[in-house]
Amino acid sequence: MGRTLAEKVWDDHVVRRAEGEPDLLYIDLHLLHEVTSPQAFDGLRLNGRQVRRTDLTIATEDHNTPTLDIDKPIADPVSRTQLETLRKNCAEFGVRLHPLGDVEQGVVHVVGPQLGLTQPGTTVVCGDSHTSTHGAFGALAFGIGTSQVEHVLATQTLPLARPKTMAITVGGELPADVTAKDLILAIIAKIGTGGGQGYVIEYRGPAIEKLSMEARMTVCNMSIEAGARAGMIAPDRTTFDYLQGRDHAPSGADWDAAVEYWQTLRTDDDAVFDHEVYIDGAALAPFVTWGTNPAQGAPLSASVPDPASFDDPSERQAAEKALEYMGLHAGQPLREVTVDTVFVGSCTNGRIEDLRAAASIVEGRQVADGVRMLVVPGSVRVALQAVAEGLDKVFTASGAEWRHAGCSMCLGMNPDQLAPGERSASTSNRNFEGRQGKGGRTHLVSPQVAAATAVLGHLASPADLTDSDARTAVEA
Ligand SMILES: CC(C)[C@H](C(=O)O)[C@@H](O)C(=O)O
Ligand code: SF4
Repeated sequence: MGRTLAEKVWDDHVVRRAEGEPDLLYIDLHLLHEVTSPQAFDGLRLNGRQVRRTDLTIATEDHNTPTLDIDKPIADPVSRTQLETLRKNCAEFGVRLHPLGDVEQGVVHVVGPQLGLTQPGTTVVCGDSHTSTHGAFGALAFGIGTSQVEHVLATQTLPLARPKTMAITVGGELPADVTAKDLILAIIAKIGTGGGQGYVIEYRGPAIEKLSMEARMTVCNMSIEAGARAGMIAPDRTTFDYLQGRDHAPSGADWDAAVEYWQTLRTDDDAVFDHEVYIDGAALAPFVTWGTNPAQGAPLSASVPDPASFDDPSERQAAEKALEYMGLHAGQPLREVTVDTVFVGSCTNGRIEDLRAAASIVEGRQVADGVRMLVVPGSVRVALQAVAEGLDKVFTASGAEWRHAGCSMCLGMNPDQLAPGERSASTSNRNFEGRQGKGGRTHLVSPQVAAATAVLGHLASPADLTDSDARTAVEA
């Protein structure tokens, strides 16, 4: 019987298999950041162990880093300790680190791919749930816990139970105003936050094949929000073109050999998935969340749902609780929800294409009065590219704030936070209670919707902008 993409990559990495035990997998790339690595290094020290493959291990600082005044000492003592600890650990164990201020610094899931470290057919792990991002390259990429981080540091292997496989086929063509973010939000709304539990999801079909690498990363990034172990997309010409010439991509004869292998990384025609889902891409529209988990979303043109409309009692209860926290009421048109803050960034939507998309919408327009818009590139490289294209100027001319690279307002581990009761339209991936700051209210959106929302002050798509929005900006 044929095998799925996930099964092929899995089988290629099994170091040891025994009846009734998890498979022991070889790990090709181990990414580290300041939040989940300290105890792992402590564990090594305690047991007198070394990092087995420093050449396959790389660290960056992202969660606790400020996005302003990065040359000043870190004010918050917790963040400062986190960063100092990572620096000390990397120096002691010989791990390559890209600290704040370094040109390769940035959100771990932006840095790996842009360096060409994330490659098709590899196993990638990181003590971070959004490691699923790397699956966009046809890699098997898992978020792991701190004790597993220690295991990988010490052995470069990891015992893992073989996951089930799910295919999500996206047919048709996405309408022009529908982005990868809308697609993944719609998928999660359909299958639920537990819909992917125990599975590696393979996204496939014509609408997926057409996506750029950036867009594929956006989709795979949020696999974890559907509860999946990982998300994957079969590598193709788009993948190879993105990788060719990057720092760590193979070159010369190695490149040709790599591409030849990568081309075999496709699900066989006769392979059987444990579960299959079909989505009609052509029927999708811009999508936003109204609740406090990523599955609580709806098309922007819809209204806040009535909790009573949910058949499932736990979903009904969750909706009631979410509306209370979000300060929304059933029947309220989503377009009428006003925001205080707009955040463009994160490992979901902080890449160059995302910034280009947002810039093209605010260009010649002004961020609405009373709204603050933060634009935070996912990495320093993304920032440099954006500056080279003049995007930073476009943002600042529109009244947005152009910040230094990092996780920023994706989660409240650094100074970029919502105040209690404040509401944001955010291109990040989680809208949990307090995620962007205690009492903060988050609507997950695409960069395009974020930018249009910043201009109009309420949830909106670029189609809602008129020429007069642009004229106001010129007069102002
Ligand atoms: C801090 C880290 C462990 C966490 C994760 O695992 O995803 C963070 O990146 C997040 O997005 O919530
Ligand atoms: S940008 Fe957000 S989701 Fe991504 S790693 Fe940072 S905190 Fe996690």
